[in-house]
Amino acid sequence: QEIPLKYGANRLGKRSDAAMKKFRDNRLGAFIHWGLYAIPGGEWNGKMYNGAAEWLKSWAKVPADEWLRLMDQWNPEKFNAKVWAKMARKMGVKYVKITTKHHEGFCLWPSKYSNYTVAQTPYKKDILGELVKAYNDEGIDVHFYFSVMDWSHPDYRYDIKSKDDEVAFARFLEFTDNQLKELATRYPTVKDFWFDGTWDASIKKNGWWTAHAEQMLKDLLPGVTINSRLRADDYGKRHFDSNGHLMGDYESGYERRLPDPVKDLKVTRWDWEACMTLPENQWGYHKDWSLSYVKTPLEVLERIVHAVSMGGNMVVNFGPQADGDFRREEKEMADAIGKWMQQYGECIYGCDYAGWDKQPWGYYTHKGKEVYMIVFNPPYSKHLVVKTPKGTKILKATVTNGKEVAVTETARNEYNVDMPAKAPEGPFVIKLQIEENVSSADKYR
Ligand SMILES: C[C@@H]1N[C@@H](c2cn(-c3ccccc3)nn2)[C@H](O)[C@@H]1O
Repeated sequence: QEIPLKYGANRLGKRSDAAMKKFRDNRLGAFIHWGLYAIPGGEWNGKMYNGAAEWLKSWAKVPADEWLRLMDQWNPEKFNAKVWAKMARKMGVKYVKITTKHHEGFCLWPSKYSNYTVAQTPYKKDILGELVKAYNDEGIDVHFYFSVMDWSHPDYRYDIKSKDDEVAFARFLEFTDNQLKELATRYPTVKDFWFDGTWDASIKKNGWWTAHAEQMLKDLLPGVTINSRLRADDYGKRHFDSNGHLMGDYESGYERRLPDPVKDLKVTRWDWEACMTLPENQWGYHKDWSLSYVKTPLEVLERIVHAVSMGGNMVVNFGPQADGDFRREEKEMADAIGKWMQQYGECIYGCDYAGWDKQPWGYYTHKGKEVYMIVFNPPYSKHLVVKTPKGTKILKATVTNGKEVAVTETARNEYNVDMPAKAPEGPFVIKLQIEENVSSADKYR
């Protein structure tokens, strides 16, 4: 029995409109975390902090006014939006999510509602505007990351404990509405808002505002997508409302983690987007990446394929340097992923969950009448075991260069797909042509 909610999910099931289909078909995105935190890069008063660099203000307990003085040093002389857009194009991402404002409160656009923006720095120019144009000119969609929590704003409250808190936080929510309307009207090609900094009690006690913010943006930008992390319902329940229904247009809880391909198949019932960092937990630029494990291109690629195989998107994070250039590891990552996507992107873009049982050799994705096998762990047996759902037959198996590999039926709905004679150097794709809803010949007992 469902309970009545005023601010719960306002839609059941996946959105089926063209804008959501584009969001879904994009599949691979990049995150850009760029802000004042890139200047200190994890170090404060000669002390290196190994926590997330974009949280340095918090780790080093820096007062807001002292932290915001970093603005005097904001002058990325190597910044070139066209170069960034070319890098994204070469990596094969179809969209880029940009931090318009992170928790620190510094705005990459000249907001007229704040004194802490690019306009008040030596750089002066509208960085966000330059990036939106450059990415869009490369055919790449732009999504906005927006942190509701704002450490620069005197009216922000972590909780509402008094009438004064209520009055201040009401002013803060109006300020936030103004900034969101400003972003939507200044940059109308934006396709998505990805809200963060919404876990505090103050927001959970104002679920009504989160529903209002979603509707306000959808009225201003028809088709725009909104992540579940913005949303709290009448009772402060986040992401999924008190009746268990997903709020927003896609689940955005998989940050630096992924659903299990066997135990968490429920996620295939809704749209979702994961995001990940190259080090263990660094979104903003940190000068010392030796402090944690840094993922290889293969490990990043496996996470991208894992997400798509379960009907999700994957966003890979980049933390540009204060000077507007990218560190070597990130340039190399973009290059390596791009090379693979160039050759095998058809098993990612526009693909979805195949509904077949996960096998140890890798992952399946599905598009139209084809199922793709993405092989990460070739077996000593030289056979890739495939179990198809009841009524589904494999007609043919080809590797990307068009060469067929043998398919042997070994039992009802079970096949051995041969490894190609010359196994490729790295993860590769076998494309299966399938026939569904066939009655399996009764040759089995
Ligand atoms: C997408 C990522 N989300 C931000 C984040 C938030 N948190 C966090 C930290 C403590 C409690 C709740 C959430 N940790 N990281 C990171 O700073 C980055 O922006």
